[in-house]
Amino acid sequence: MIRIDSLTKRYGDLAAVDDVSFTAFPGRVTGFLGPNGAGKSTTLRLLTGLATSSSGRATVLGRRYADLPNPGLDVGVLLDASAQHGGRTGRETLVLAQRTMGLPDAQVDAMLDLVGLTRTESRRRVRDYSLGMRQRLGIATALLGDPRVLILDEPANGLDPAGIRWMRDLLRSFADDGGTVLLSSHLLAEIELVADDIVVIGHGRVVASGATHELLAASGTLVRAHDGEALVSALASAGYRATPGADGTVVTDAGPADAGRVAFAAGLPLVELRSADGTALEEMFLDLTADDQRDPHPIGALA
Ligand SMILES: Nc1ncnc2c1ncn2[C@@H]1O[C@H](COP(=O)(O)OP(=O)(O)OP(=O)(O)O)[C@@H](O)[C@H]1O
Repeated sequence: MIRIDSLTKRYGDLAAVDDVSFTAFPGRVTGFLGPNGAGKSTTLRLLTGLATSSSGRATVLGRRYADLPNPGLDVGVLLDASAQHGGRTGRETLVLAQRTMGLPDAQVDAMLDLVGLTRTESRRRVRDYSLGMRQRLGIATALLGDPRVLILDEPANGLDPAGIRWMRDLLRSFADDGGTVLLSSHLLAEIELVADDIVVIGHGRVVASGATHELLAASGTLVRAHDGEALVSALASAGYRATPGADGTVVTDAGPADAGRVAFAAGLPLVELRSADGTALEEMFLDLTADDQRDPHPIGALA
């Protein structure tokens, strides 16, 4: 279990993390989702003792990370795969971690097999690894001590589609075996496939959290007519909230039957009417991201 309680980190005037609270539970994958600069990495750095909070508290298995006697046996951490020492081979990286943690030698080969790095690859220097191979090596290091908690920052970066599927399956089975997984991402599509729970962060603050299926279900109805504007005003006059999208698409808080009735009464033929699974979450996430000029369409990139 991971608990974050009213965690705040200020850099000068900027609250990079602003009164953030949430819990990641055993047996579940918790997705920590937010656009670039939202405060995800800072939160994970505070959680793993790499930065000191201005106020609030973060604990793993009931203790501060810095108070865990041999942290690798309790918590597997991968914050930045590209930060691994380029001059060491993959095997040397793992052997160093294995000896530091006091683990049997055999654990190194077991982890190489688990993450799909061959013996030949393990003898190459990390500086010659692709980002995907570094992610695999980072995961191997994180899992070396057979921990009960995994904390991963953007672990899918650099992985090919088969690698992303592999990562998803690995996290799923880790959680199904009772482990706690906290993983960050700036891609909603990636998180919603694997996470049981989602915490959305924007500008340092939690803006939504809950079970993934609940967040995706609380989305209202998607209606599409040739004349989207007329549909929005018909729904608004009937007392419903209606948000226009592209191609005459409208998302409304009216149920499908009510939305259809309003359109019929207004003489507007519909070309689409369905539950808007995930649309509200996606819209909220795009709103957050729209403030960030560095990456205005992260979801479209995957669609
Ligand atoms: N050491 C630091 N000094 C000053 N500002 C910092 C520092 N570390 C982070 N920040 C700022 O804090 C904010 C949150 O950054 P953070 O790296 O936590 O975001 P993120 O959600 O992980 O983003 P990304 O998806 O781009 O990695 C940003 O505005 C960043 O510039």
